[in-house]
Amino acid sequence: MMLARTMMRRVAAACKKGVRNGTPSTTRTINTQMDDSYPILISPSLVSLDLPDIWPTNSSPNEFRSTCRCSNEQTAAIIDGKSIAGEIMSRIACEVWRMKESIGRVPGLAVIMVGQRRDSQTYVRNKIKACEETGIKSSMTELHGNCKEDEVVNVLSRFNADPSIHGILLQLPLPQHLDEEKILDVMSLEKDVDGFHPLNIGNLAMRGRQPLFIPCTPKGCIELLMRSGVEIMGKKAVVIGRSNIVGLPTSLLLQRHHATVSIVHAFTKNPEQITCEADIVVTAAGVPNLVRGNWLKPGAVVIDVGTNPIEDPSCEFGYRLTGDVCYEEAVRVASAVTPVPGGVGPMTIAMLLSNTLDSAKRAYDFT
Ligand SMILES: NC(=O)C1=CN([C@@H]2O[C@H](COP(=O)(O)OP(=O)(O)OC[C@H]3O[C@@H](n4cnc5c(N)ncnc54)[C@H](OP(=O)(O)O)[C@@H]3O)[C@@H](O)[C@H]2O)C=CC1
Ligand SMILES: Nc1nc(=O)c2c([nH]1)NC[C@@H]1CN(c3ccc(C(=O)N[C@@H](CCC(=O)O)C(=O)O)cc3)C=[N+]21
Repeated sequence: MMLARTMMRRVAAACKKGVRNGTPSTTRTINTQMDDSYPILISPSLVSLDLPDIWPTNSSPNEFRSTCRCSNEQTAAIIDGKSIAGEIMSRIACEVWRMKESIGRVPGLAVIMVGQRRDSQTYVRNKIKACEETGIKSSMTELHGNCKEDEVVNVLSRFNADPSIHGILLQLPLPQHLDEEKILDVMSLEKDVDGFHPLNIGNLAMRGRQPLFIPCTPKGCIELLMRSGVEIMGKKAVVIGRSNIVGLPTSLLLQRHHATVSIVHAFTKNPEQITCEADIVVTAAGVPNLVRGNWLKPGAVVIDVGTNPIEDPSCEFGYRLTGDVCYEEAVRVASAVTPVPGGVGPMTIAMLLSNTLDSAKRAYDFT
């Protein structure tokens, strides 16, 4: 809490200075002067669907490839999702502060958790902490694991009607006895910051249409690619997994960025043959070490969404997290790889806050 307040104060000071100096939004770095150890980075605007024909990248698309040698050494750049997410969060904190100063309002996120899954508790805790760090108001409702569908619907309806709430997150998966589809249908489209509502997914899939929100994990993956200078347009991409929350929307989003996309799932024959043709591989299967080094084309860029707990008595909680990619092999073949933890996970949270901020701006007509 103390840390969050200190961060907010520093952000406020940095934002004030930026505003005083009339710093243009294209400026990449604002040095706070007051504390050199805490530069506030103003990053390029986040993934939007207003796609230019030629997508601008920060560096040459072959930047990573040129560093690739096929040997036993590590050749891949490590894409640091934690630090990129930190930059984005600083920018969000600045915007939240600006909103508070100008109209006296802040964005509000409601989180609903049903049951007591340990992984869900960790993710939810991280989300609430991230809200605190950026000045976003959060409201948490925990329901018993065997509660009735009506109870979840009532909580959702209450948040739908609350004008101080701009985003609602229903932590998934729900316990088996609850009808996820039926419950998600109740969520107000304008507050669906996860982007899971069928209308949001439908609009993402259809050319020329704009969803109100892009799902957080897919948006985080594209953001990582773009900020690492990886060109997407015209590239061959393979997405492993086709779930409603990760695989499917990621393949749709890559397509909107003009990649040629193949989807690999549990029934795909010879998945390694398809995967090893890809310039960009996004894995979201939930299978540890599924993707081996020989599944990858030399120089490919690998985004590992998988977050799988592996028993490990030497770790603090008796387990450690691993991705879907055999990391030690991938770093010898790929040109860039995301680590787990510290890759896509923190970006998912940053994108959730970004969607919540966008939603509040829309609600208050604040630009
Ligand atoms: N870092 C982050 O922010 C997030 C991480 N995750 C992680 O991502 C992973 C996937 O999550 P989620 O999409 O919810 O999982 P789901 O279980 O809903 O979906 C898994 C998908 O992977 C496919 N699949 C399973 N096994 C294989 C296999 N052997 N070969 C090819 N495809 C396979 C399934 O295919 P089929 O459809 O045929 O069954 C399915 O489409 C998990 O590890 C999860 O923890 C999830 C969300 C966010
Ligand atoms: N409605 C809904 N929306 C979601 O976005 C959603 C969900 N339900 N259910 C579960 C999945 C999973 N997910 C993650 C979020 C953050 C990390 C994350 O921050 N991971 C850290 C590690 C966290 C740890 O230490 O356990 C990292 O990779 O560095 C991981 C996974 C969101 N999901």
